[in-house]
Amino acid sequence: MHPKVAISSEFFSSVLKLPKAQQEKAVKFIELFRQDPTSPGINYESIQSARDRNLRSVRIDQAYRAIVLAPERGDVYILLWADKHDDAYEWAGNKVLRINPENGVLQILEAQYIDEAQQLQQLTGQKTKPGLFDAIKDRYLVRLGVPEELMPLVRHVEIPVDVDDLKAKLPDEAYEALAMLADGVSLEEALSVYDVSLQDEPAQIDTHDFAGALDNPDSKRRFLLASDDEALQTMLDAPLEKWRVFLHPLQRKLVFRDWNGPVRVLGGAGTGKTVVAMHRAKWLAERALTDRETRILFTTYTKNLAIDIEQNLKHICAPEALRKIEVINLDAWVKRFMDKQGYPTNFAFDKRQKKQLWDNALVLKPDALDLPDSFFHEEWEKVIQPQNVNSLENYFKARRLGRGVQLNRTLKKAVWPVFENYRSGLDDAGLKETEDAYRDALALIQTKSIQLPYTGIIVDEGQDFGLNAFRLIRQLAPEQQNDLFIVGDAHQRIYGSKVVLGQCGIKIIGRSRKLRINYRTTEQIRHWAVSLLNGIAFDDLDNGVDEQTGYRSLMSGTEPIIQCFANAQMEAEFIVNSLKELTDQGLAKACIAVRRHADMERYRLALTESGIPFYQIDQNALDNTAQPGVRLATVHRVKGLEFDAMYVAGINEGIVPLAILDSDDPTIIRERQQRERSLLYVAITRAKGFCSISGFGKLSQFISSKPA
Ligand SMILES: Nc1ncnc2c1ncn2[C@@H]1O[C@H](COP(=O)(O)OP(=O)(O)OP(=O)(O)O)[C@@H](O)[C@H]1O
Repeated sequence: MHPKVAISSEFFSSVLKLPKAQQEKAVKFIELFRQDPTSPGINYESIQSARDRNLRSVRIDQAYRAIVLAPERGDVYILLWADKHDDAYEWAGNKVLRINPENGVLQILEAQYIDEAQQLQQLTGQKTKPGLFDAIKDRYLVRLGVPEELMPLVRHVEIPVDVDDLKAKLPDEAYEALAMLADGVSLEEALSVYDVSLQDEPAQIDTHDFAGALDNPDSKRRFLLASDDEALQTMLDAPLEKWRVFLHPLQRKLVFRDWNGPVRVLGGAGTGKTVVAMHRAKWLAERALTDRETRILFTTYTKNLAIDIEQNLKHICAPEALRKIEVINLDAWVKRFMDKQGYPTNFAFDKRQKKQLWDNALVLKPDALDLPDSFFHEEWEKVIQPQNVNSLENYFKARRLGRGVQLNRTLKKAVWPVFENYRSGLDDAGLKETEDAYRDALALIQTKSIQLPYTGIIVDEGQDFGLNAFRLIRQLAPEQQNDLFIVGDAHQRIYGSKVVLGQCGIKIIGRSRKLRINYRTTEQIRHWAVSLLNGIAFDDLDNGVDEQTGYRSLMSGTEPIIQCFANAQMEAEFIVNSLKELTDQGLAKACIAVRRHADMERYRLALTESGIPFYQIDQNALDNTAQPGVRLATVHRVKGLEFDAMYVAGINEGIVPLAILDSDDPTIIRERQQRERSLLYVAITRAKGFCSISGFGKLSQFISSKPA
């Protein structure tokens, strides 16, 4: 039998840190190694200092070594690390590989923390205060990934914040689970990540069977079988893009399985929702290869995210699978569909044109009622459009839950002409609002019984779609296995209004999951951003509440910098000076995000004057990574993107929230305020490592009133 060869995720990262010449040698070595790890050309040397007797070193060249797990038992070889001779030996000296006896996952432990745990073990008798996890049996903690040898570290934790000290000491899965538990997530829910329940019998795991451990799906978050040509090539092409191959167990469980109907995936910013959605599209497409006609539709709210996703799919899908996936934002899909069906559709996107139509209609406002113009806009958006009210009769019947102004039949009759006139204005101009277009497309599909080629629909940014959009989406694929896969996060809702999937015919009961590990942002930035939303109840897209508990980032860094400058010039100076410290490469991975288009000019001028190149990311275009310079964009435009450094700038009172967003209706005011907070949350959570939030004169109340 051919030996089993695997490569750890860290091995790829370590190769990337080698000089160019050694990187090339390492890649050649991988090829040789995967073909035959027992080849006479590969010399295994034992490592005197190694705690784990299964670790060996092999030559990459004269000066560089790879560290390999080559256990006595079983024909298994795992590439773990590449480095200069001494550094590689030092790495190996501090590592121990263990198969978790409860979940069978292969884990890499640091020997120094095993020592620390042993010392703590001796002090256990002197412990006086109760431990945070006392109520949970060892067996369950081990099941959640805590290695037995490190258990004393966990038993000594007394308060939730101390869990963070374990981040560097425990395997990621153990830390993730403990962080969830410390945040109040139940043991059942934490165990469910691994499809285990409290009632399950203890597992029968052979802790010496490395080949078996590599086959465990949960080991795949850090080990790749070298026989998987496609995945290996993907990693060799872009070793830093771990998401292309190494999925979190929860991500895997969402992607690689049949679902008996629509699935909803929630998760805060940066938790890998789009990654999951892309892998899901790939999985569905690969299964549909034999049927020439069928397609997978991957739809998003914004055009630029659709372009981004299309680019990314190219990196994980073979051309035949790629051809099966249509990536398109829903507006564009509807336009294309309606045009093709002989009903050309022009959207009323031009703000000036729309204002003109409203001005014409508002002339019919009943004087006696003294209702502000905003009432009519809001009534249209909240009542008329979502409920498809197209006549006075329908308006009489329409539900107006949560609307500030009460209207009886007489009053409804008095205000109706405004809506009727606005509607005919749109019709005369040959324009549709998106809600109209969704509704028209749905009606056409239903009346003509049009069969679309989709066997699966993937929806990203689900929080921004409204009722009509979801009703249409429901209709695009027949109700069957794997039909709908919706990812979203109400905390990031910056366009649409709250929607209830169940009311759109999308039943997700029993098929709802949550991603909690933030892969993008440091814990400091994530925590700060989340606290902007504290105390606000966000929905789960289906009439429930989405709690913000149990989220964590595995990365640490500096706290966001919050500053209020005396004037605009001083703020711009700070940003410019900070950017001057970046290399050309660093600049292209930094972004200045502002609330309004008009605010950009200030920073554009400052950058031009100081000779810093910049690149404005426009509404419907891709961020062209080939372009040099710091990125300049609105907070709306950065949705779905990410940058090493974010400068969220000009966040002044009157700008966030925008003063002109005022309304007379307290419900609308609350909703708009919430949306503005979400905008800030979205902008800040684009930052991977550095985030500056600044303003001048007076900072936005969202920031100045935030508890420290
Ligand atoms: N399994 C993984 N391994 C490594 N990186 C990952 C993994 N999953 C996601 N990421 C990375 O995390 C970052 C965020 O992922 P993604 O954009 O999918 O999150 P998201 O939940 O859609 O974010 P948002 O809602 O904020 O737009 C990306 O840089 C992505 O490459």
